[in-house]
Amino acid sequence: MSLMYSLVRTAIYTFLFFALSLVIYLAFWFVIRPYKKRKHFQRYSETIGFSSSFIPFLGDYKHLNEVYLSKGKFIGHFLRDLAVDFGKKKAFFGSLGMDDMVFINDVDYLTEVSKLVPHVLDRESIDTTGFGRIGGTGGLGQSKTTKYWALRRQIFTKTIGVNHASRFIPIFIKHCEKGVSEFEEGQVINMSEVANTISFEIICEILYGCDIRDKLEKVRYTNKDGTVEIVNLYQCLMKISHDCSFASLNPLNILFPLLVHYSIGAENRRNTKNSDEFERVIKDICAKSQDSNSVYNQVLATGEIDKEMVYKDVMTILFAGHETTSKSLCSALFQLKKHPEAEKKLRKEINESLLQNGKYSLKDLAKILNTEALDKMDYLTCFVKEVLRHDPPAVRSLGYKAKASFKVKDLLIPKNQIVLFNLYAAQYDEKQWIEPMKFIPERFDPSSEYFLTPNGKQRHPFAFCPFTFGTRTCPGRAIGLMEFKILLIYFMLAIDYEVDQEILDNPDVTYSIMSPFTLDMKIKKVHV
Ligand code: HEM
Repeated sequence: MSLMYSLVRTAIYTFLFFALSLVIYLAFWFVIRPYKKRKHFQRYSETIGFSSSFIPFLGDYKHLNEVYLSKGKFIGHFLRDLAVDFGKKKAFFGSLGMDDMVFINDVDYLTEVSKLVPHVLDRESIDTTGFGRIGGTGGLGQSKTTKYWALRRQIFTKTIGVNHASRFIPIFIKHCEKGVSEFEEGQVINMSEVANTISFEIICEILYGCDIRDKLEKVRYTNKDGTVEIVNLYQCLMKISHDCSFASLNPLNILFPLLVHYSIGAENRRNTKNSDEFERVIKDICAKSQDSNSVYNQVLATGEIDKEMVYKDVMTILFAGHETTSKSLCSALFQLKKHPEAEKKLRKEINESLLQNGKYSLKDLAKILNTEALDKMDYLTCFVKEVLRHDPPAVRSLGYKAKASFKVKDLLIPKNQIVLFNLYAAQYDEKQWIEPMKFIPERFDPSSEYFLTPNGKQRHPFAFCPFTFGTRTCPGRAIGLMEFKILLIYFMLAIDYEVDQEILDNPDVTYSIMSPFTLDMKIKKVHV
């Protein structure tokens, strides 16, 4: 009897111990810590803004949901409004669940903070299962800044960088031709999907080589009900990306991140299984790639980077290098229809620059288009820059973590704080841009009245920052800009299209990554 009694008592105590530990864990991460952080930043309320409806556990979710998500807007609108709404605060403190972050809005503060990268602020090495893996865990974008990282980045930038980007022009055009060949006049197409597929195929060919196309293996993707579907590489990436974003909003995963890390629970297990399969196929593609021009083989041939690391970096670039460009293209095609005068001006410039002996054929485009021809198109450069200012594909930087506490002007940032650059806020700063909400390509033309700030001064160099700045700036800037320009020229010459007036009139439309909007276009004429 007494043994039974002591067993029951031990069980009750054990249960109470775990229940209490759980309560303390939840209270610390979701109530005490966010509250203390908020309290810390409230001391600097002149400089840093907060949303008014902070609640334990969900943080700013209520505000985000009421003002943005439930109205079909997205996190990017929220970041843009920080430049306008919050009394033009220099920074913003926000939290969601156990994650909290400081967004730097102001260009002078951005300058100060950027000087601290990478010594005081650097990436946090991410080592997760699932989504982290397909994004290239340990790859260029997710590793801390070290000598080895710098070497990897230098070699990659050399192979895809400005001096080499022009050799990819025929690849850009080839994949555009393939995409447009499937268009039919009168058809309404989801251009967001088409552009994603084209830019994904382009980056695959650049990374793995032209011989890989026929060898692209189909991927086995496991559905929720356990059935297995055979999909292509791009579909698989999109599906995993969707599943893992969904899993990141699961309250259980938010409360216990270890569930994701150790693949506990049916959903997390499935995500890991699918990511493993994706990883296996990419490794197989790398192994089969014979094309000595491929970035993978060129980097490997230097003999300076470990094979596993080259593979991880290639995964990162596969991820980082396709959606940014496809989103920019959609935004540009949208703005052309919204601003017919800009379209007319751009068409005139393209026609004049590309005219050879009075005429050209789309088939010759790969021969005519080169770096020099692109450099001569000043209005194209202004237009493309304004697209990247008005609707940046990445509305914020990747995350940086404070290795030690530091001060930016008056603001004290504690150790371990996650800090992000709010690119949207800088690019809509009313002190830097005349009428920032308007789409005006001429603001990048030195002869235009829009070129200077409203006070008639030179703009701050960080006011335009779609690729960010400093040590961790985007290494794909040269190739990304060139690809964006070529794709835009190709689509302007290859098709006539229209966009629904209702969409054109909607001021909330944006094609940034994670935006809920897609670009539907009606194909009026195909010129190829
Ligand atoms: C219009 C096109 C593009 C835009 C607007 C863009 C923008 C960005 C931004 C904002 C970041 C974050 C930088 C930071 O956190 O400070 C980034 C990072 C990165 N981008 Fe791009 N990107 C573009 C195209 C590309 C392309 C084509 C590639 C590769 C071929 C690429 C590869 C990367 C990589 C590897 C990183 C991580 C850098 C690091 O952490 O050190 N991007 N990009």
